[in-house]
Amino acid sequence: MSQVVKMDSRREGPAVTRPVYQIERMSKSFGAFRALQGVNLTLNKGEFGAVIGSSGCGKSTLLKIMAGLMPPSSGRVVLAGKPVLGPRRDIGMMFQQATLLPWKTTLENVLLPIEIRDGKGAARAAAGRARDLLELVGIGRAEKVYPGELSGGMAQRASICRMLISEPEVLLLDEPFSALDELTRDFMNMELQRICLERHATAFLVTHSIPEAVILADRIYIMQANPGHVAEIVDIDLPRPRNLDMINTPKFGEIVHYIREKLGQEAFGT
Ligand SMILES: Nc1ncnc2c1ncn2[C@@H]1O[C@H](COP(=O)(O)OP(=O)(O)OP(=O)(O)O)[C@@H](O)[C@H]1O
Repeated sequence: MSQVVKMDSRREGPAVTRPVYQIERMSKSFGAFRALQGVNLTLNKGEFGAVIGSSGCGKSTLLKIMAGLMPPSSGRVVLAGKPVLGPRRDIGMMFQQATLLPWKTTLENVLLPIEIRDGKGAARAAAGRARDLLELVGIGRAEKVYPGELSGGMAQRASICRMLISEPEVLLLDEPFSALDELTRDFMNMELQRICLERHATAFLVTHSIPEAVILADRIYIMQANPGHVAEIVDIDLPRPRNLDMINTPKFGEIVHYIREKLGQEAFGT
């Protein structure tokens, strides 16, 4: 049973509490190996969740199951009232690598999900929306550029647009900025926050970085291994919009320290 810890009592979680994702008693085994056991998780509309835990505790497996890329062995995974039985239009995903197609321009890459789903005509009709998204993330001028000419940060911005173009209900993010240098990563995290706030997006992030989880998330799920489970839920009640200066505040340091202690206890079996 996981425990919910509030790092501040000023408010009772996010203002809107319509559940988008509901995961109940979910377990996953690979043969005799139990990767996840008894995972319960609710993600509300507009909420930013983050999962953190040691390597191999099941974070990516959890995300793949949430994305419908892998079935659970048991339990329920429900998104917007319907069980997740496979990949869906209302799920947007972003990975560590931008995975843009090198022979398509930035704009064409952003339109790719629409082209695959509804054909070239629909993609042409959505070009205006794609341009608006490129403007939103600050790379409007790069629409005709090929991925080989984009910096790592620009490529990840393009992949944010590609994720947003189909207006998914939920954004699943598997360490999206971990391949970027630290400055770009900090900046991209703030951009991600801005986009999520503007669109009232619901997001779920897998990360190895405690400060990244704390600066972005409303709620952090601390996972432990053998078998993978949510050991503790920490509500992060820092005000929004968050900014990078908050990282140097005592409050932020206190939260990071708390989570580090929890993860350390697991690593050293205490
Ligand atoms: N397809 C698979 N077949 C067998 N075992 C698997 C499979 N996928 C994952 N596992 C195992 O399940 C466990 C959880 O893996 P997972 O990749 O979800 O962990 P993680 O927390 O994301 O790790 P990392 O932080 O290193 O990315 C690991 O022990 C892994 O070896």
